[in-house]
Amino acid sequence: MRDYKLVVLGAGGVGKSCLTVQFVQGVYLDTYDPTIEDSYRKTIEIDNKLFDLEILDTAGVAQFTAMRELYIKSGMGFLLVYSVTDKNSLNELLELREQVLKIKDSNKVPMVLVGNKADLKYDRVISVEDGIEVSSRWGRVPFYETSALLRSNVDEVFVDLVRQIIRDELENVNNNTNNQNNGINGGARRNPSLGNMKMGRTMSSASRNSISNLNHSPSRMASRSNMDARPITSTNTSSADASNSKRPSSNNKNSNAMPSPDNTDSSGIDKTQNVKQASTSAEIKSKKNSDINNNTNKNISSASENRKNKKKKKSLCTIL
Ligand SMILES: Nc1nc2c(ncn2[C@@H]2O[C@H](COP(=O)(O)OP(=O)(O)OP(=O)(O)O)[C@@H](O)[C@H]2O)c(=O)[nH]1
Repeated sequence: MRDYKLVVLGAGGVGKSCLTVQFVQGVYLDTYDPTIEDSYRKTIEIDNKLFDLEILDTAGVAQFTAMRELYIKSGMGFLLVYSVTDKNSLNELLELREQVLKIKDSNKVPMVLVGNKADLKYDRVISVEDGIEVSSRWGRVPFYETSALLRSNVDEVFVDLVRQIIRDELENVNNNTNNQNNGINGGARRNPSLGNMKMGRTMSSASRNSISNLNHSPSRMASRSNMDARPITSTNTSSADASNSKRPSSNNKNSNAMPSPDNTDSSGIDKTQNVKQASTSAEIKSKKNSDINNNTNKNISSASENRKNKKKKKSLCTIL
């Protein structure tokens, strides 16, 4: 089994360690001890398959961030965590994300935006809408609000990240297979400009979901079913999602949901591609039909010309 390397990034004190320890060990740390770097391992099951995770809880405090470049290089997916009670922590993430994209040399890196400490509703200075806005700016990176204290959405953010990594891997395998097939099946005769085209299926959808109110009340803490277990924004397909059943429908009146085009069907296949394919085959069919019609018309007109010529010949013979 392969290790999936996840990296938890964010400013100091936003709750990275609490989220990680809550996910790995199911306990909440209420004392603050700035992290230098901690590594955790956990095996999780998604869709009846086991995945070994190596989670790196990184330093948020500036004097411990020297190693950042190294662990970004080795990371496969990133949790970008801010605290809803700290405006600067969200600003810091903007830079961090740039750094990740630059080091990874890609615009498409598995990533989840996490607004932690959502239970502190009286101390909140960053609204859900602010988070949504950042998520949209980042190309609709999946966005959750979490509470490590209440264990709200903690598993979900890690699982979402792993799913993104799996999906990217599948997409890469599809692309490579298609590229190889193009080469083997007489690629040289094909239009060379098609060689670089992505042939794999688009496996992203955008769905917006609701967030419920979180509070400190012990009854809430005891009852997970009252907590929000859904991404507020997501670029995920639903097919491979264990938390699928927890996702609300888009017409939830209480949701903060932004309308979003969902181009995927339940199997995660981009519907627009199907539509395109369908329209292409319809076009081919109608072209065939019109060709047949043209040929039939041509045959009819050449038959009548033959008849006319015969008549002409006959009348010439009679004259002669
Ligand atoms: N109310 C509340 N407090 C939290 C939550 N998560 C973390 N905290 C508190 O915030 C403080 C900092 O949490 P940490 O997890 O150590 O923060 P960190 O991001 O790992 O900090 P660095 O190691 O310095 O980068 C601790 O006192 C936690 O108890 C949360 O969801 N709700």
